[in-house]
Amino acid sequence: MDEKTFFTGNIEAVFFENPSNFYKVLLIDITDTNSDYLGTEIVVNGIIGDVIEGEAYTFFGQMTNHPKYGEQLKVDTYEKAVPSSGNGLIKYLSSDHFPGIGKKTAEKIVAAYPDDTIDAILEDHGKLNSILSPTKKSGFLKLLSQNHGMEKILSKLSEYGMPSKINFQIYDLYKQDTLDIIAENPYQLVEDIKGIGFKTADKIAADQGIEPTSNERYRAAIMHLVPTMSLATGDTYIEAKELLEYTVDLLEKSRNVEIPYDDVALAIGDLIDEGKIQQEGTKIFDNSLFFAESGIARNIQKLMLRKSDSFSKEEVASVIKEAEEDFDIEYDNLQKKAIEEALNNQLFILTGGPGTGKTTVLNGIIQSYARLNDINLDPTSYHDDVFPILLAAPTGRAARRMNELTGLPSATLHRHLGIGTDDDISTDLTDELSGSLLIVDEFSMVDTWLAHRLFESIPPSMKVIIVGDADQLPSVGPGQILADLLKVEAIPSITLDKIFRQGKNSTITDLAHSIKDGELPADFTSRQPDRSYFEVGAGQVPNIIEQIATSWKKKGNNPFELQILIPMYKGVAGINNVNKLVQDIFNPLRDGLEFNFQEISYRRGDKVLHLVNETSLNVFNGDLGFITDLVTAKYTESKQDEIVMDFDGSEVIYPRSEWYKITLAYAMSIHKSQGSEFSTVVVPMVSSYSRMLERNLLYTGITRAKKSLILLGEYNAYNQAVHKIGSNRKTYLLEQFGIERDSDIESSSVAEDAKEHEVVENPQKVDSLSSDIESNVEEIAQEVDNQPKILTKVLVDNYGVDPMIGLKESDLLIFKR
Ligand SMILES: Nc1ncnc2c1ncn2[C@@H]1O[C@H](COP(=O)(O)OP(=O)(O)OP(=O)(O)O)[C@@H](O)[C@H]1O
Repeated sequence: MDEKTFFTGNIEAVFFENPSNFYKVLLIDITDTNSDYLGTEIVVNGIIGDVIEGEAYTFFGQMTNHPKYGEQLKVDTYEKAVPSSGNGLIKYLSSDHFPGIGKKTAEKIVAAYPDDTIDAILEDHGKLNSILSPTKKSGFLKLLSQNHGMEKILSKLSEYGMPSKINFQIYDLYKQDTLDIIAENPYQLVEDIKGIGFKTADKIAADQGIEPTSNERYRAAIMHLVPTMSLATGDTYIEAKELLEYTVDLLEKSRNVEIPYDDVALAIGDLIDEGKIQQEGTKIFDNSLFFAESGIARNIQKLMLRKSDSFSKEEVASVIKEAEEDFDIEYDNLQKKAIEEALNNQLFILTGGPGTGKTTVLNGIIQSYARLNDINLDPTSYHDDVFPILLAAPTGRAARRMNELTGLPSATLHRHLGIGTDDDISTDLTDELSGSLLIVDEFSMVDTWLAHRLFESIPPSMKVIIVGDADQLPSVGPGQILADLLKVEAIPSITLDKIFRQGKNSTITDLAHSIKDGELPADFTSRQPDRSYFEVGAGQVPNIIEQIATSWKKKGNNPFELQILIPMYKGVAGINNVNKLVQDIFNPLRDGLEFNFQEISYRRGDKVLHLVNETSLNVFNGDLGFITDLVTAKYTESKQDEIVMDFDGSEVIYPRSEWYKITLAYAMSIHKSQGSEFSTVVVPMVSSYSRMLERNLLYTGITRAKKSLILLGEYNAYNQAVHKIGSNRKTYLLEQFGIERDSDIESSSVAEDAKEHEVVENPQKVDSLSSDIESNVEEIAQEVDNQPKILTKVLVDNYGVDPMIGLKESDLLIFKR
């Protein structure tokens, strides 16, 4: 094999570095090389860890010829250049690089390791025991491995073909023990490093000669499958028999061998005995989910044992009356009862479908609570003191809406609990919350981990009110906390069922309630003042949506107020395709600049959706924003292309390495729309969305519409959705409360009597719908015109609208705390 080209020399300059994947471009002042390269400096590039400018390194790799920049070295491996002579080494070891090591000690070290000194120490540091004290030795080894070991370890890791970011994560965790740990048990990586699944570890294990029937291998497959299955199904446990079957299947497919069931069953038993996974009867749990469920039950029971306020009927009646006067409303008996229960219990759940008065009752509870407890509801008068009523929701948009509807400060649960990103949820526990009353809205979106963090953080004196609609989709993460808690009889709850939002121009609420009850109303397909229906096949969905968007734009409407909600990403009628089409209508390429990432082109003015929680930046999963600028790499400090965005006033700048956190938002998934409302919503349903067609999905989609709703697609698909109840998630929360569960898992059923409707797949028919679409959109547009708008400069530039319209004081109040 040819000897690799190497260059030794000091790093003159770092031209480029990408912090996300450690890719670097460096300029080297050459002191030695085995190549016939004639220059005195060379540019090297590749995956390179933390290097220090001005220090000497040796880079190994292949010469390449860059069309613009000429000859460069593409780096495969590199190491810190070490003086090779005894004197040079003594000088190096006693230099500032290793504080505490003097000349004499350095001499002793070099004498103990005369050959390949640095490598020899890193391989076996035993001989240092007689030279250095234990503390000095560990400090010295740490620095030595930081300076020298890392490159060697990383270059070994890179042979396994894992992304370099993961290699650095591995090194970061195990440091100088990395290669030992991997050699001993590569499956350890599955447990320790997020992003390494069983198959990757199994590849390394095969390389290390670990037998396919080894016990470590079985254990790793089990430890990988238990949490992975919960994330995929939303269940908080897996039946032992299923776990056994899935594990054997994974083990056999990954190495193409036959695996004995009994041995895997024994491995499951061992892991249970060691407390690595939990077992209850035939159910097997990931530890974090098991302890979260038991923690939720324990904390709620503790909360309910605490003595609550006990206001007399007369006192309650009098404050309710005052609230009625404040809001110029008359609460009905159930609503009054809800206010009373909320005031007299430590924990209370308020549920109900859209328009049943949840917000109206919530405002009544807040007013009454404040009056009874002598609380000033003006947040500005608290200055540095904590406002005693905490309002929270799982998404930024839902938190903002609470603020608008109550006039009080509100924030996301993540912010209240000090959770930085989603990865933090299942780890550290937070300090207690402060305040005397906590109200959490949109509780159906709260998963088991987040609920655990929440209930763990509630101080003894705090009263808690949970609000939500259990008929909506369950949380993205495992569990169905709201639905389960509603089954715990000891927790007081009231379900509001009378629809108050009614009127001749308002049929969306009625439609939502019929869908919730499992039927499409007789007038489903006929035109209503606030909703329209277009019968078309899947192939025509994009075409109709284009027509709707074009009409919308022609009328001069704000594209931010038309939200398309689709169950799936793929396919002609999927989110990805529709996003591209609508982007070209609302925001065509104007200035020639767009950034491409994973088949999406981002342009200035684009509407974008944030996909994860980033508390420190004040942006959350489900938040909508728009692109204010695109900055090319040559003008940025990160030396990567950057997208600058505005999410409700918070400026967020992401370099290319973080673009996975956003996507276009002209169309978005119904799951991502949970917790948000939009003035006009378009919800297509076609049979190609097949397995997504479920009642709670359709219900969640249409209840996002505040003013108008455009439905299009196949009647049979809507009908199928409305008749199919998604199977309940398997959870163990009720048992943790000591409640025996009925076998209440409802089976899915599609009504046999689905009415046959003609599906339009004929372009002429679609054309004939055009005038209908125009007139429908025009009427809808008038409705929307009456709404407040939050617009900023980009909208002025792109759509010619006034930025100051509709900026309300409440928008400024949000997150003030
Ligand atoms: N007792 C009542 N008398 C008259 N109107 C009422 C009453 N309760 C609620 N409403 C009205 O019904 C409408 C819906 O109420 P509200 O917004 O509180 O319901 P919601 O359950 O929060 O709805 P959504 O979940 O859709 O936001 C409002 O216009 C409200 O003023």
